[in-house]
Amino acid sequence: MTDDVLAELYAILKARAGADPKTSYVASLYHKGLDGILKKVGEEAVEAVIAAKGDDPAALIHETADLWFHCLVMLAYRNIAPEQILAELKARMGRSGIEEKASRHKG
Ligand SMILES: N=c1c2ncn([C@@H]3O[C@H](COP(=O)(O)OP(=O)(O)OP(=O)(O)O)[C@@H](O)[C@H]3O)c2ncn1[C@@H]1O[C@H](COP(=O)(O)O)[C@@H](O)[C@H]1O
Repeated sequence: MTDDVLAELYAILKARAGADPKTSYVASLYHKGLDGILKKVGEEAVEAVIAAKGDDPAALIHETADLWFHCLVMLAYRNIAPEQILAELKARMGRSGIEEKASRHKG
């Protein structure tokens, strides 16, 4: 399901290139350029963190969806498909983060 939803949404985001910023929120983000998109990613990250500190699971779901959505817009702008992120996460499976970090800090 995760792959399907992300791939479907990514296709919609790519198709919004060239759409009218007055009628498409995604096109309005593209119109603002990378800095505008990154500003939204930062704002949504903060909103997700604040929601995680609170006691409302629905708010955390809502804010995390906003964050993932804006991250997808950022990736679309940079022509990176969600499959590439999922493949990276898949490749990391089975290797502890502690072990991975230690391998990077080996003298
Ligand atoms: N998943 C989303 C999605 N999630 C969140 N948002 C929008 O992201 C914006 C988030 O803004 P904020 O939370 O900051 O709320 P705000 O205060 O209204 O916004 P600001 O005034 O701060 O800019 C809102 O306008 C939401 O509607 C989304 N807009 C679009 N999509 C998807 O993208 C598709 C294409 O959208 P359009 O390009 O608008 O057709 C849609 O069909 C959806 O599938």
